[in-house]
Amino acid sequence: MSRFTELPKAELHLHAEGTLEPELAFELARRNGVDLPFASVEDLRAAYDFTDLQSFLDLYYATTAVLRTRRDFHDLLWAYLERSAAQGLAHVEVFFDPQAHTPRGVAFTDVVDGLHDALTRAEAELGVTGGLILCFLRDRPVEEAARTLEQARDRLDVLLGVGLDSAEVGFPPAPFAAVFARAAELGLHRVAHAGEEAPASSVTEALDHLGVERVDHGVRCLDDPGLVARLVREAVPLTVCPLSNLRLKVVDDLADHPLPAMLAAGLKVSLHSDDPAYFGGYVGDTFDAVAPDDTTAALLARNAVEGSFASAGRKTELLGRIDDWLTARV
Ligand SMILES: Nc1ncnc2[nH]cnc12
Ligand SMILES: [Zn+2]
Repeated sequence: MSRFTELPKAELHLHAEGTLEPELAFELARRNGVDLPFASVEDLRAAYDFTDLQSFLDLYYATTAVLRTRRDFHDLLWAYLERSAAQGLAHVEVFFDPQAHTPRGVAFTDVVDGLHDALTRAEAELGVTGGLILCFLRDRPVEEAARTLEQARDRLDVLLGVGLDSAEVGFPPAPFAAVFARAAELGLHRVAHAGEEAPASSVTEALDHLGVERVDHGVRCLDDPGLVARLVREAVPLTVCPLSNLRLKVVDDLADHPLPAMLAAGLKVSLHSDDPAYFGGYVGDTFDAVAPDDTTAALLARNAVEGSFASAGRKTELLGRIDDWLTARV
């Protein structure tokens, strides 16, 4: 049992495809007649030994081959939602990568509608609120991102925003400026992965060229004191994922993680699981692994709610519940 189960938590950095547990991957492979290049669940799990972001992405994209139908996308996200609700998840803004699916012949609408089905069910059955953030793959051509955004035109009502993910080194944010500007015109929020493996300049570029409202990871910002001062001044939320950083060798040891330095600098940091099926922990596990005390855990939970795109009413409710949780602990 987690120390933080009762603390209401908002996940702002969670990839739907990164919640695919090996057992479900094999079940979907059977259901859809897809061959996985692994003999067993144990074999697949044994491959979760990553050297960097790219080595993880290779496996992540390979296993997405089992996801084919609207029902598959529902089942994928529903499994995550049930498991995370048991760890105190209250709100989740889910990244998804349409470009990992549409080139395989999967309909864009089946991806979005399946994920949305799970979120609708979660609100009714688990009291978990949330929404979807469409991510563009930065290592694919910009024109493909633009086409993907156009495909989303008749699903804008179920999208919170757009994001940018996949291989970071060698794929800077600036070329995506026009796509992000178009997303803003369509009324979508904007976030981007930056400063995970690439240097602090990637964060500056995402702010200046994409107009992002939140930065995903952002841990490398600490290399640039001017950038840190700006992020503090502008209260830009940073969605930090320590278990991911450990598994992808951004840090060698959790004890070396920059989270304490980021908090000490006054950055608006929150804690998330990124790809929990691959990185050894869901959101409650992440709090257990790195939150040093109840006061800091409540601050991290508050930062997540404040940095979210939830309605004003939902934010007030969740902030009140976080305050109540802390009051009951001290
Ligand atoms: N941590 C991560 N960084 C970049 N792209 C991703 N896609 C899924 N997880 C990711
Ligand atoms: Zn991520």
